[in-house]
Amino acid sequence: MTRPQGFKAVTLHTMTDVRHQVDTLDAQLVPLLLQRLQCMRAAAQIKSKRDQVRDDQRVAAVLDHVKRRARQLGADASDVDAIEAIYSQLIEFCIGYELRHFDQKSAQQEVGR
Ligand SMILES: C=C(O[C@@H]1C=C(C(=O)O)C=C[C@H]1O)C(=O)O
Repeated sequence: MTRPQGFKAVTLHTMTDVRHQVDTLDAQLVPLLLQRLQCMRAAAQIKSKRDQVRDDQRVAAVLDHVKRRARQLGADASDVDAIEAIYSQLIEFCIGYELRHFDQKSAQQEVGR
């Protein structure tokens, strides 16, 4: 497998190497995912109507953006497809998360009236 540009060279000969690398990457991913969730909570506060939570045009733009980034980094076609699949699931989760926060906000606004 060719190493995509912009990727650090790591030695992955044993399962210990692999798991150490996965743990290192996950430690970097978790704070980024928490920041993405923070964006969803902010979006739930900003949007005024429940049917604005899912924006299919924006979903398509996000998928285009991450696939372009994967290609830039030298990913092959099958890994670009993998990124699209991962992001499709991530975005669906985020839309559900944002909807839950939107509904919580609406319920609180109802109580406050
Ligand atoms: C955060 C948004 O809400 C939703 C979540 C998205 C995401 O997870 O990237 C994209 C589109 C929206 O349906 C948004 O509209 O940008």
